[in-house]
Amino acid sequence: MDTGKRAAGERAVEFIKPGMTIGLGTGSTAYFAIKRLGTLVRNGLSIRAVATSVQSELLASEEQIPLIPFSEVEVIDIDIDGADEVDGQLQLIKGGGGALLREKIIAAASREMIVVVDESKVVETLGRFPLPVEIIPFAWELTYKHLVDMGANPKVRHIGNTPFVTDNGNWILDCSFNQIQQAEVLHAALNDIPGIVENGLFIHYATRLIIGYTDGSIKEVTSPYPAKKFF
Ligand SMILES: O=C(CO)[C@H](O)[C@H](O)COP(=O)(O)O
Repeated sequence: MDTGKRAAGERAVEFIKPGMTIGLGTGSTAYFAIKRLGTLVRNGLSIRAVATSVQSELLASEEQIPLIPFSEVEVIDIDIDGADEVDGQLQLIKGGGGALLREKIIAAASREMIVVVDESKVVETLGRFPLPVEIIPFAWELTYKHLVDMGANPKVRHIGNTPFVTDNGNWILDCSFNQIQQAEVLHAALNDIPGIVENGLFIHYATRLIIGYTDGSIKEVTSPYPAKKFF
């Protein structure tokens, strides 16, 4: 069932070379990359890694992958992460697992961001998947209202009856925009709203996309755009 995810995740690890610093993404596709990397590390590959979530940190520890805190990182060589949607320009929606803030910080600090998905994540236009927006719980009602006024139909993400809390102590509003035609404009408009910490649009962060298919084959696409980097 996860053949496509496994194929994409494991292929991404082939780009890793000894001595590199690696960003470990979050989710069920990044899982396969972390598992494979763990095998290579236990067989002698020397790398160090920084995790995008507590969940990935725990998995990496189990796999005996050497972890360093983000404060010790100058630049990450390769970040491997999943996505909830990807379009033909390698624009992404991320945050289905609630880790979008650290994922974006780590992607921005990486020379290369390899995005690993199965074929179900590839779309013509972003927006079918509700866009996760991380917000400060303080005065969340006002932030929520701004999003309602934008027509985003926000929903507070819950686990059972309790709001989902991110690794950073924040909440997620899942927003429906349906067809996002101008992702960069929407990204800027969202991050302009007080109370929004970050949103799940990743515009020109991915440098390479690996799509895995149910038959185990893969397709690779490199971004024609210069990636946004902050290091
Ligand atoms: O952005 C993410 C977590 O915040 C994940 O990368 C995204 O949700 C994809 O996950 P999966 O590979 O399990 O479908």
